[in-house]
Amino acid sequence: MEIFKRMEQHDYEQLVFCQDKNSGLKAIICIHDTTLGPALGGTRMWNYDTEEEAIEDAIRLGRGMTYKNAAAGLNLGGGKTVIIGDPLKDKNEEMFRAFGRFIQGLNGRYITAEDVGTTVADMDLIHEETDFVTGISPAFGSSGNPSPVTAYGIYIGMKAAALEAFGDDSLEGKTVTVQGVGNVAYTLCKHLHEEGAKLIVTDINQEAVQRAVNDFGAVTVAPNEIYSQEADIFAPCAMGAIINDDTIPQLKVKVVAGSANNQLKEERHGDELEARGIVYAPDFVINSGGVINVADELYGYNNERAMKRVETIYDSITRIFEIAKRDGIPSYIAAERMAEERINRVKNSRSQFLRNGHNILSRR
Ligand SMILES: NC(=O)C1=CN([C@@H]2O[C@H](COP(=O)(O)OP(=O)(O)OC[C@H]3O[C@@H](n4cnc5c(N)ncnc54)[C@H](O)[C@@H]3O)[C@@H](O)[C@H]2O)C=CC1
Ligand SMILES: CC(C)CC(=O)C(=O)O
Repeated sequence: MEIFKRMEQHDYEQLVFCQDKNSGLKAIICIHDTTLGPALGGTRMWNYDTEEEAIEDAIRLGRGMTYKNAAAGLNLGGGKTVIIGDPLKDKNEEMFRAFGRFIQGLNGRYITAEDVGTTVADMDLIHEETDFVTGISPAFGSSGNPSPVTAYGIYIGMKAAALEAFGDDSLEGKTVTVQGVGNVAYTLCKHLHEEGAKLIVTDINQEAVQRAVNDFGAVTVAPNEIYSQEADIFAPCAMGAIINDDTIPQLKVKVVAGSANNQLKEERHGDELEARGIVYAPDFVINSGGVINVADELYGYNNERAMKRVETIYDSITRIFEIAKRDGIPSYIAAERMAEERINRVKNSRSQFLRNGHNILSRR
């Protein structure tokens, strides 16, 4: 991979490679854009097959956070970390403390939180070494695990997408296929079950599947069968790039609305959904509940204030469909424009010199 060429493609600011032999830490921090403020984005731990795959994931996820934070109205830039390793076997205390020291070295340019493969306990270890971490234990005055809040945002965003597709935002009686029933999707299934939706779930982890069957009466299918189910809504809640040339022709749903980051393998797959009349709730808008919640910690966490902002996801998704219709563009482009316009407005207004400028971290 020609790294600088790849970074120039979407004007990435910084890639940081962190290595600690003692703990086995191999991490890549991607800081995409800090126009709006310090970069905030979670840390993913995953057993990547190759280093190139890990770099590419960090790069795609970091840029996604720039768009997510901008579209959510947060005063934060975008970044993400990937740690190479198996989260079930390779974690240790020293690893997260070493990682915390690397974050501290960035002096506030990057703030972390949970993502796939990392937990509140891991964030607490990072917190031993740096304040630039969110999603730590509520005992520290923090907001804790962001997943239930992300799930709530997906639920209300899905209702907004249902209104667009079916003319009614009720999910009662709707069949929802759910790919991956992990931290986010378990709570999403709970909301959907409580509203009377029917669930078809899949996961590569049988325990996770069984929990959804026991708790919500979900029907299960094999991982490769999830795309072709007769259903109303598809909720991708596992990994990215699952809307692609292979899967789109299999879809029978009218809505795609889920938590996974980077659902479209390539942008043209968003065009393809549009051409098939499938309503797509852009991932970085519908899944912003978690980051909205952890970002509130930077002001001194207030659950009521954070949840009020999370509730705006319904209106944001509705607005995106309005812009898409008004301008004759697919929803993913409408969402990108919304984020880019905000970043560009702020970029253009930062012309005055200010010694010791004030920013979101000034209180820390
Ligand atoms: N946790 C959060 O607050 C947020 C999560 N997201 C995104 O949502 C997605 C899910 O996140 P979490 O629930 O936190 O992760 P998780 O790791 O708890 O859950 C993911 C689940 O997907 C399953 N899975 C992986 N590959 C699969 C496949 N090919 N087929 C079926 N199942 C598969 C895993 O076994 C796991 O149960 C990720 O893409 C994450 O980046 C986005 C915003 C916030
Ligand atoms: C898990 C969130 C708190 C942040 C993040 O990384 C995301 O929204 O993808």
